Amino acid sequence: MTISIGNDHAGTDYKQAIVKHLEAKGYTINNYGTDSFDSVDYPDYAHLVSKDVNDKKVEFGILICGSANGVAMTANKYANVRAGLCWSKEIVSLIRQHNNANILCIPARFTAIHQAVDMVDTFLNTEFEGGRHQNRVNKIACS
Ligand SMILES: O=C(CO)[C@H](O)[C@H](O)[C@H](O)COP(=O)(O)O
Repeated sequence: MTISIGNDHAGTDYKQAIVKHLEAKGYTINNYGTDSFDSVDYPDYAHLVSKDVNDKKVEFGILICGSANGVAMTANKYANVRAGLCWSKEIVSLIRQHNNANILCIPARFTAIHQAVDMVDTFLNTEFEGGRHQNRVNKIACS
């Protein structure tokens, strides 16, 4: 499976740890994020990941910035994207089970790297429950 990932300067080390972890598990990574700690603008990276998910080039994306709000706001502009901002594995389970989220947004300045890696595993290994949640997901889109 291929995963698209993007980050700003606040998430560089988090992204690198996640990429290393996922590549060791056999995932292919589209790494659109910066690999520097020099200041950059998070939308430039969030758009690249969101376009891949929106165009169904990949099933899942991961975005990382300081609070994860900026990348989540950018990603959720796309009609086929459901991006969830998460700070625990429990919340990650819920964005998959209930919201069928396809982009995980991680706040690097409010989580530890090992927590971020655990959240990624939960995100990629939790199924959407469908049923009553499908009806609600269908109502998210604006016409
Ligand atoms: O914009 C953000 C969330 O809305 C991200 O957290 C950025 O990483 C953050 O704003 C970057 O801040 P900095 O002071 O420019 O490092």
